[in-house]
Amino acid sequence: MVKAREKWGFFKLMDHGVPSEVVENFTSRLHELFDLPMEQKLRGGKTSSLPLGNTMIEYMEEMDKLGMIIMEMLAHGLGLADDFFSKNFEEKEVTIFRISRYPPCPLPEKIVGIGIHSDSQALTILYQDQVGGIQVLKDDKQWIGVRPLPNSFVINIADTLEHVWTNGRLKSVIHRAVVNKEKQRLSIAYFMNPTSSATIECPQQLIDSVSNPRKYVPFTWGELRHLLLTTRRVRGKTVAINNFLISS
Ligand SMILES: O=C(O)CCC(=O)C(=O)O
Ligand SMILES: [Fe+2]
Repeated sequence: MVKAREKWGFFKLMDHGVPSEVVENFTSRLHELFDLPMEQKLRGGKTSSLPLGNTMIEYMEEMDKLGMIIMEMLAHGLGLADDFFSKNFEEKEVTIFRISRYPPCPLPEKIVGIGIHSDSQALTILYQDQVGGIQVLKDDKQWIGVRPLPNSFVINIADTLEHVWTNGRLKSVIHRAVVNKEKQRLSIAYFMNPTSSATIECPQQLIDSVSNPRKYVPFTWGELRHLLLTTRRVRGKTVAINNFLISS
């Protein structure tokens, strides 16, 4: 039986069939882009002239496949039908990912790469190169660096999966990225977004009316996505989902 991990885990490429050349092709194209002189980079800002080509599409396809497998593992671990989450991702509409290049920084103790936050969507598949910089908050007090492992992704549970879809059973991870003096760093956060029409509702099996009463009314992903785009985050927290809280 596959157990869903709390917070985050590592999944090796070879275990789940993401061909390493897909990752290498995409990331080496990104490095080519980073290395362009600034004027050319700005002119290349139009998507059509970015030297990414099919490498990005291939990467996205692999991330979607991997994301579905992880969704199935999580559902299985929670005792739900394997496709409980994954069936809501089948229609591809919106893909969001953040490519971050962190240049070497002369004052790493004074500058954060990405500030404290949790991700808003369901799940994040994070590629990081071997430099390292992402840290996760343990027990609300201690920052732990996530050591880069070759051929691996970091999997973050995001807010929608914690708060709404599992009523707090899975934990969304609070994280940040720090910078360093010596080396440039690359990360690619691929956010798994459900289909707009998908209804996000915690299944009855995960609810206990006494110890874990239902916290949110059902809503569609489209409704939440609209709010995510129009509501400010507060101290890195997604407050948009608060609109669906059941008032006590
Ligand atoms: O750069 C990293 O390691 C983290 C990126 C991240 O958390 C994000 O893009 O949401
Ligand atoms: Fe993040």
